[in-house]
Amino acid sequence: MGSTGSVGLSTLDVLRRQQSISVYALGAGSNWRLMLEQCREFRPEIVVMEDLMAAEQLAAALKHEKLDVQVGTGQTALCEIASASEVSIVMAAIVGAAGLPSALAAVMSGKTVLLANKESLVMAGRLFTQAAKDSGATVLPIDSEHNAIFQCLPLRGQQSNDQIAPSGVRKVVLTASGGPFLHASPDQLLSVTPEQACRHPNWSMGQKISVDSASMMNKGLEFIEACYLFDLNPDQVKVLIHPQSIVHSMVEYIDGSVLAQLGSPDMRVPIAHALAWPERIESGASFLDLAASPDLQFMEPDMERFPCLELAIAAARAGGHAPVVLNAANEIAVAGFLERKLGFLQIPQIVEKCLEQISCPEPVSMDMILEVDRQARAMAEDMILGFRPGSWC
Ligand SMILES: NC(=O)C1=CN([C@@H]2O[C@H](COP(=O)(O)OP(=O)(O)OC[C@H]3O[C@@H](n4cnc5c(N)ncnc54)[C@H](OP(=O)(O)O)[C@@H]3O)[C@@H](O)[C@H]2O)C=CC1
Ligand SMILES: CC(=O)[C@@H](O)[C@H](O)COP(=O)(O)O
Ligand SMILES: [Mn+2]
Repeated sequence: MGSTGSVGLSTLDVLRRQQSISVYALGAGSNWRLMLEQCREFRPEIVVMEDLMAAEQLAAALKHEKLDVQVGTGQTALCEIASASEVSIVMAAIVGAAGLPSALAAVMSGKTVLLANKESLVMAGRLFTQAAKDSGATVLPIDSEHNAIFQCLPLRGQQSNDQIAPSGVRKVVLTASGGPFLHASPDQLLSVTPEQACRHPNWSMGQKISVDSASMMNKGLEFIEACYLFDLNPDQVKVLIHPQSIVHSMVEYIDGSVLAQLGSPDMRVPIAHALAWPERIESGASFLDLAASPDLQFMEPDMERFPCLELAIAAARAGGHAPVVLNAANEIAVAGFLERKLGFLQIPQIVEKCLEQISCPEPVSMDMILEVDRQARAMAEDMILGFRPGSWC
């Protein structure tokens, strides 16, 4: 799921080296030309383009090339391939809330789910992890920090998040690069462009997550993701700036031991880890040469310059639907920033106003999640419409 994106391409590259795993289905949004190339190489039985026109163009091109691949379209078709009986492993790498239905479908049908789409957990963490328990699905984290934490847990903690506290885990430490604006002044942040925001110092990623890294909302989403994935309370999760992105995260135990996972910043490492778990396979990533690496630095995050991180931690503590509001408002604000409808510093302003104005009651149900998501998007869209072009710089 999300085969035409950054994580999708890394996944297919790992699979190129793994003849024992065959691709049954591929799903994506609208990039039908890249999907056509993937069909030529990986020969899936079914592909789904969420976008109808893209599906039609792909179907015509496949027919022209006499490639026997079934083509579907829409969210329902994405959910069908994610839960198909022929499938045992699903990579959930669609970006944003759009990835929730198919990731949840895979979990509910008991698959091994390689979860890159952090927004699923931010929006529906409790329902998602409960669905995995009910169906017997195995959820393996692909997000590099969570995959690192997973690798630092004992096997019983990896097999069940009920076993993490009894394993003596005191806290987890999420490392954060600080993004391209780690050292930028508030004045500089006022006028940064989408191009600058998308230029991550260490990772090559899709646009949305790149902007999230630049605002440190990515670390905020990851904070919430960690609470749900590893069944931790917010006091057990710490964020530490580590500009080199070599230590991908750490686990601190009650005896004072700290276990860390290190590696080159290359998503093929966590992907290969999860594809083979509990075995190991080659990923194609380069090996770490610590003697030739830059010095490893660690420092506390600056919440004043990066208010998105503070807003996300507050949403994690508030619980209820607060993470749903945070995520929805952020998705709309980031899209607006990428389209140059607002400035970088207006992203946290929009998120904060939506959090203030939308009530976030318990208990959390899927219907309520979707309703709150809709309300927050509508409110964020309205705020953007009220901005004067260029008024932010
Ligand atoms: N990139 C990375 O290194 C990391 C990413 N992640 C997470 O993984 C997810 C994917 O990120 P990334 O690969 O960077 O994103 P990209 O933007 O590179 O790719 C997004 C993928 O999702 C597809 N997509 C977008 N909208 C829809 C939709 N409505 N329906 C179906 N498919 C859709 C796109 O299809 P198309 O292009 O064909 O429209 C594309 O295949 C995100 O949740 C991100 O937070 C987590 C850790 C690291
Ligand atoms: C590769 C990955 O998992 C990203 O989430 C990456 O970690 C972004 O880095 P920062 O958010 O720390 O800049
Ligand atoms: Mn990450």
